[in-house]
Amino acid sequence: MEKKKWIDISQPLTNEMAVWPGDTPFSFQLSYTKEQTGSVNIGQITTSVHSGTHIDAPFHFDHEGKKVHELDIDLYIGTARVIDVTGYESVGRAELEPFGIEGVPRLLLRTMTDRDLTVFPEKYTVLREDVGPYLKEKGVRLLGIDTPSVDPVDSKKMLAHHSLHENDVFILENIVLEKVEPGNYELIALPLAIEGADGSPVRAVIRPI
Ligand SMILES: Nc1ccccc1C(=O)C[C@H](N)C(=O)O
Ligand SMILES: [Zn+2]
Ligand SMILES: [Zn+2]
Repeated sequence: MEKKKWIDISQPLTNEMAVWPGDTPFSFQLSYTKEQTGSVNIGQITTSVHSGTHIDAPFHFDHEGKKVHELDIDLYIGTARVIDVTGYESVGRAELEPFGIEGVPRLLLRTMTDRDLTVFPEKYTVLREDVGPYLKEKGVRLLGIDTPSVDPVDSKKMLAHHSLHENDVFILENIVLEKVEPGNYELIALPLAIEGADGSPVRAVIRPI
């Protein structure tokens, strides 16, 4: 049987998209038009590396942590499980246990079903500090979530980020899972090769297996 189609789980990068409060907005514009160059249109982008669907490098929250160009690309390609945890204020070991995620290398959490991408969400599901040890125990290496962060918007301690990092679990944020059924998929969500960066936008896609 022919393989199923790839599903785009990335936020479109638009000049209207909401980004983290106070952070650099995303903007695309033509810096040179075909009339100006006599040959081609040339675009430019300005953005925080945390705009839209992106990965965090550990350097984002740890001076000693790996930067984007040092990340293992195998983390971002391979099998993944989507589970539905909508309706929780926070998610930790207790909420994940019923799903039986033993041996799942990449776990994608659906926490919401209707998100307006032009407005920064007032409230979103966050992860608790016991999540890192639990995911490590189960063999999870990448945690993806459909929220702007695994920690609350006003967090300074970044407890969920550190809990994941201390347990070698890498972070993918702002994926779009509204129309995605829970189940097993292949995932590709490769960061750009940005030297020295603390994060990178990704084009994240999944295909049922
Ligand atoms: N831009 C920021 C400015 C200040 C504090 C956090 C951010 C974040 O982007 C958080 C991010 N999305 C994260 O959880 O990794
Ligand atoms: Zn981030
Ligand atoms: Zn983050």
